Amino acid sequence: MSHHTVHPSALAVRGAGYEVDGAKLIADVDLDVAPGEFVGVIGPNGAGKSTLLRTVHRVLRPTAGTVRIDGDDLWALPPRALARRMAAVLQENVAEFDLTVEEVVAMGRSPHKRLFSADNDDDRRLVMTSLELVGAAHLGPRGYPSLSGGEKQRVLLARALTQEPALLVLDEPTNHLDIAHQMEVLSVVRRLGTSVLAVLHDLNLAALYCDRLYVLAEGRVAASGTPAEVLTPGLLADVYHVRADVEVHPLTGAPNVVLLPPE
Ligand SMILES: Nc1ncnc2c1ncn2[C@@H]1O[C@H](COP(=O)(O)OP(=O)(O)OP(=O)(O)O)[C@@H](O)[C@H]1O
Repeated sequence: MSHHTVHPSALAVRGAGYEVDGAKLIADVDLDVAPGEFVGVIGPNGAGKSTLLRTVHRVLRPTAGTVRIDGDDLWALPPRALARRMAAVLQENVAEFDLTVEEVVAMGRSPHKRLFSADNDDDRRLVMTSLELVGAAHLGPRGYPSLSGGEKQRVLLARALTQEPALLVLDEPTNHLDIAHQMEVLSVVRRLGTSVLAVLHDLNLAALYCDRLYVLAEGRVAASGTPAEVLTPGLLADVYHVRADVEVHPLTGAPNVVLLPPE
């Protein structure tokens, strides 16, 4: 008998491609998220980051390759079973629900419930805990459409948290947030210990919070590794066409990118 326990990747993307109208939006993408790992996807505008996340969240069916979650093919899982394992906050901001914040967040419980069953005390507690985690408990009774962009973003994250997923898929989870809420939201997600795949534009935030990074450029993985391995002046010049100085910050231990004006 083997004493090795096999831990399948929380997420395993193999040779994934998505082609539409003859354009390859992503191609040959291999990507893993280990259980509990916080993995970032970075890269310039139009590189294919959102397309990749949509294939991972089964919004798009890849035209090549496979996506597996805990070893199971994404497309072989019934939608509700998938929703119990994976939650996402993607870019296309869901139609403006005419609901209260609490009702929007409670929607995250639906994959765990039978059709039309009422919310129980556990559900209500989870909704409140999730809202507290993202610093939005005070918004509970408000109408969702009346929230600011940053408030909506935190509420949608709370909804994803009530889904209690093993894997969180986040497309620019901090783009509407002020600096304090950026740190708060990423710290909360980090502390959950959930596996995370997140598109981040801010390289220094990515360096602070991610275990590993994948750099997408023109639909392909241009580099991957720890933030220190990936965030080099050479890569930033190649992929983003910027001049940058990178040093490990003495207080954070993370690489810190300083952009330099063009020469
Ligand atoms: N139907 C289509 N035909 C051709 N190209 C498309 C089509 N749909 C999207 N694209 C292009 O695919 C590329 C990848 O888009 P995607 O949204 O995945 O990029 P991204 O890395 O998330 O960019 P950003 O940082 O700007 O959000 C873009 O250049 C986009 O214009």
